[in-house]
Amino acid sequence: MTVHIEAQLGDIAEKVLLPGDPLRAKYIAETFLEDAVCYNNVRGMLGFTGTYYGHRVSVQGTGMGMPSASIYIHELINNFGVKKLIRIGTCGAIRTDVNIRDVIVAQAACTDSGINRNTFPGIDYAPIGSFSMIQQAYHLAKSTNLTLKVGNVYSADLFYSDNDSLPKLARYGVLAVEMETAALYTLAAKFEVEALSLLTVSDHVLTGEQTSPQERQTTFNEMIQLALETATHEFTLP
Ligand SMILES: O=P(O)(O)O[C@H]1O[C@H](CO)[C@@H](O)[C@H]1O
Ligand SMILES: O=c1cc[nH]c(=O)[nH]1
Repeated sequence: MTVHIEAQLGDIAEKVLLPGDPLRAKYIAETFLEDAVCYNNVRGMLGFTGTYYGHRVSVQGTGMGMPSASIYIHELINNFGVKKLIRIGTCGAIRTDVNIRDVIVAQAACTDSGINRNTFPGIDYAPIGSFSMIQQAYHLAKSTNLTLKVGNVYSADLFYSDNDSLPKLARYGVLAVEMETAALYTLAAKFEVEALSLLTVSDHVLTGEQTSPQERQTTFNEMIQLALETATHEFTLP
């Protein structure tokens, strides 16, 4: 039991899906997991453990932004022995070659957050995803005809920001903006566990286009299934 997660040791699986929205955690538990049990309701940040085709998996809401997500990620790894973490989030596309409903695999994440600047004064640390999990997700998606975009994302501190660097980031290949991946990848490196961030494009920053609730649901389901498959299957390259 920690300050933010009221579970007992053993209540949480070694593999955890991390949506920002705790109600997305509930939806995943109810829709995709068997025998799901809620292990956390502290601050309404719901967490569940169940099985996916016989494999034990948990799903834990993280809240919005790196300070909130970092708390859950830290406690999951250090207090509950979590070894594989997969963020399943939404993001805003910032390039014309990225479309609404696309699913992005965050290979790496830039950030305007001070988290790493404070840790590495004078150095721009590059938070990167687990190569083997990126590989697994990519090959699993290919086998189900789900097209993924793999690349760099931008984890911003602010959702509403005066920062005008999005066009420049886009020019340098950054696909989309969201608010947690840089912290997830940094903590995974620090504590020597594996992490992956999958993101569904929920809106387009350049065009103002947005997904309808129904579209979000369908695309989320594809991303969630990919996350569950990636978390639970050991993958061998052909
Ligand atoms: O849908 P989630 O996972 O919350 O992710 C995105 O949505 C929130 C902003 O609306 C931020 O947390 C951002 O990263
Ligand atoms: O534009 C967006 C969409 C989702 N999440 C973000 O952080 N930004």
